[in-house]
Amino acid sequence: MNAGFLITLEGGEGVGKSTQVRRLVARLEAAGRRALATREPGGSAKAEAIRGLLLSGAVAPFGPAAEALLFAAARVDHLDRLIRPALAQGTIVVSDRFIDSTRVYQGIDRRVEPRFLVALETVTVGATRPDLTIILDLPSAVGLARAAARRAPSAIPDRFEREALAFHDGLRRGFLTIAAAEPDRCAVVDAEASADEAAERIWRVVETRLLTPRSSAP
Ligand SMILES: Nc1ncnc2c1ncn2[C@@H]1O[C@H](COP(=O)(O)OP(=O)(O)OP(=O)(O)O)[C@@H](O)[C@H]1O
Ligand SMILES: Cc1cn([C@H]2C[C@H](O)[C@@H](COP(=O)(O)O)O2)c(=O)[nH]c1=O
Repeated sequence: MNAGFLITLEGGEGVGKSTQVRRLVARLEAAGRRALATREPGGSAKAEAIRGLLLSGAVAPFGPAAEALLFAAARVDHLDRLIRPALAQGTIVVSDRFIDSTRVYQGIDRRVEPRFLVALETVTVGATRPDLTIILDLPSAVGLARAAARRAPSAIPDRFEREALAFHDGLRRGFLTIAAAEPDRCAVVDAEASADEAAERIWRVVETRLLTPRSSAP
């Protein structure tokens, strides 16, 4: 059986994560690999319920630490119910957001105490860390314009989309800082290109880093 891998796609609002998760899973399946698309917060029934609370803004009055705890609670259920069982069966799990979103949104923007977040991440994910993280990068204004164009005219922007541009610039810097600090795990992909071109770039990274067996030294 092929090994399962955990691939995460990260980045700010509207950079194209959901689009590229779908495309990557389709391409993996076309290449004969078992693959599963999922997302955070969410991915399992209980985690999806928590997602509703978080994105509605109902948890915000409890403060940033409480929000971090709820993102972690959703992640625990997602890992237990969906990610770990799939990996154990050799499936390649592709998640729209994971630990780096907590590091950036709760850590950098909401200024949750770093030691609290490190401890929370350790107890939440344990050894189940991403094998590869694709960080989709583009100017924040472009991402927000894409997110706004996607929304139905009558729909209200969610709590995160309502934030100022400076907030989104901070997120972008946060993701790029993680990528620079963990180059073995992370690859930055320019997401300003067309969806087709971005998908091709992502595929090249996945093929090179995960799917191509390394030749052993002579
Ligand atoms: N490369 C691209 N060029 C232009 N538009 C794109 C591109 N990729 C995605 N889009 C469009 O931009 C919008 C946002 O894309 P998508 O939902 O994939 O982003 P996201 O990063 O998952 O967003 P969010 O973080 O807000 O959930 C969608 O309408 C999508 O069709
Ligand atoms: C996993 C995770 C997510 N968030 C934020 C980031 C986004 O604004 C929303 C999710 O919405 P999307 O349309 O699915 O991108 O939640 C966060 O603050 N912390 C996290 O750990």
